Amino acid sequence: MLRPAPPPHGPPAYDDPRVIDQPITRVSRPRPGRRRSRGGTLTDHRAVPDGPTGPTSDAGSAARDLHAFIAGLPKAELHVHHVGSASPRIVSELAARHPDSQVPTDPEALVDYFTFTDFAHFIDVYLSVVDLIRTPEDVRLLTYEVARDMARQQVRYAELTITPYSSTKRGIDARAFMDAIEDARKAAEADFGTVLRWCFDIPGEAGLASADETVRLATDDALRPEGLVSFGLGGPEIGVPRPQFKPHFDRAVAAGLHSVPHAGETTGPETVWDALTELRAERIGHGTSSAKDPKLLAHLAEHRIALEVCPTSNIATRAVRTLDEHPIKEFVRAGILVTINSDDPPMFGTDLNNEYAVAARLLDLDEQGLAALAKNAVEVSFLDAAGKARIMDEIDTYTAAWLAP
Ligand SMILES: O=C(O)c1cccc(C(=O)CC[C@H]2O[C@@H](n3cnc4c(=O)[nH]cnc43)[C@H](O)[C@@H]2O)c1
Ligand SMILES: [Zn+2]
Repeated sequence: MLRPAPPPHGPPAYDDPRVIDQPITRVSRPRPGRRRSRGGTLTDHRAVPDGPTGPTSDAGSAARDLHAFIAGLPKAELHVHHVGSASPRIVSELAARHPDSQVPTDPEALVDYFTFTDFAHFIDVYLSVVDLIRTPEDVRLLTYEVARDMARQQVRYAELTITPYSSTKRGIDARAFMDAIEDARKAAEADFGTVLRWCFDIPGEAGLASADETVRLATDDALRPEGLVSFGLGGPEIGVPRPQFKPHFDRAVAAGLHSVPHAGETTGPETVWDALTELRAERIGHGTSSAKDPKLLAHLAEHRIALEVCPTSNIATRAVRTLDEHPIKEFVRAGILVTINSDDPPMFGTDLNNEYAVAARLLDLDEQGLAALAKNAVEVSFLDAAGKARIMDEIDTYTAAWLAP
């Protein structure tokens, strides 16, 4: 059998009605007799063509094979934002609950709305979607539906970055907020087989008060949710020096959380150094500008500090000009552990499968290379050893079955 049967309590098949009860582009099943193909023919931005690229084109057929392989590949995602994962379907549902919102609900209008002039514009739009989340039930709906969208892409495990400050500041009770995400997490694992964990991030631009509140929510024994594994720092970097948050990261780390700040997304390598030395970063969100500093590249490789690379995000926020100028290849060449992520997928017109296809093209990967990328994410995740072993096995079994003659 080419597609391994899901374990008894494992993820449902992609065509399980629990996963596809809403409209979605169908993913392909592995088919018998698939052979290795190179990934170098995938096109830009939406990297994998949806339709045929030519009736007799071997390159087009290889790209479609790789597309199908990626669609069925079990994956882990380490850098993806909670509100930033609200698909048009979810946004529409939230907007229907709160009709006074300015956020368009029509998917075509949303494409325009989600076209950004720069990073600051992106944050403005992001916060308008945050304004749609007003009740604990909104929080639960968003979280559960995001997990459903992940399951459709064979995401087995995700560390979802949540900004609790933005919700408590808008009047949602902290206890009710934690209960809502935990309830959704447990239901999503039971219903979709997708395991979720949380990263609580400080919205840096909102200042030290937001950092105080975030670390309180993350470390207060009466509030801290079971699924919380890490502590982050998001929002704009320009004018928001990382070292000011050292006491907050020290507290979070002392409470057993892992440190995963964004750094080097819109500022230079010095911000990545600050994240390492001041915030004790174990992985770096983006880290794009690290490519400008050979010593930093060597340090990241030597200390096995993984980068959470989000290629399409970097284009959408104009942090990088074109995909072909993305430094991901330099990271791999330097020996850095690279993981592939979608960041804010509907806002950037992407999803995790598309990001893998982009990576395949930029790194010239075949199926085994893609499987290795997927395993990188599992390896540097904060999942327990048994959970990691289970997903690693699934990736190996799936890949071996795909490549079997
Ligand atoms: O919630 C507020 O009231 C508030 C006030 C001032 C500033 C902020 C923020 O800066 C929120 C930023 C928000 O953006 C999230 N995010 C999503 N994608 C990215 C990314 O690629 N790079 C950095 N931040 C990102 C982040 O999680 C923050 O929640 C909020
Ligand atoms: Zn991010």
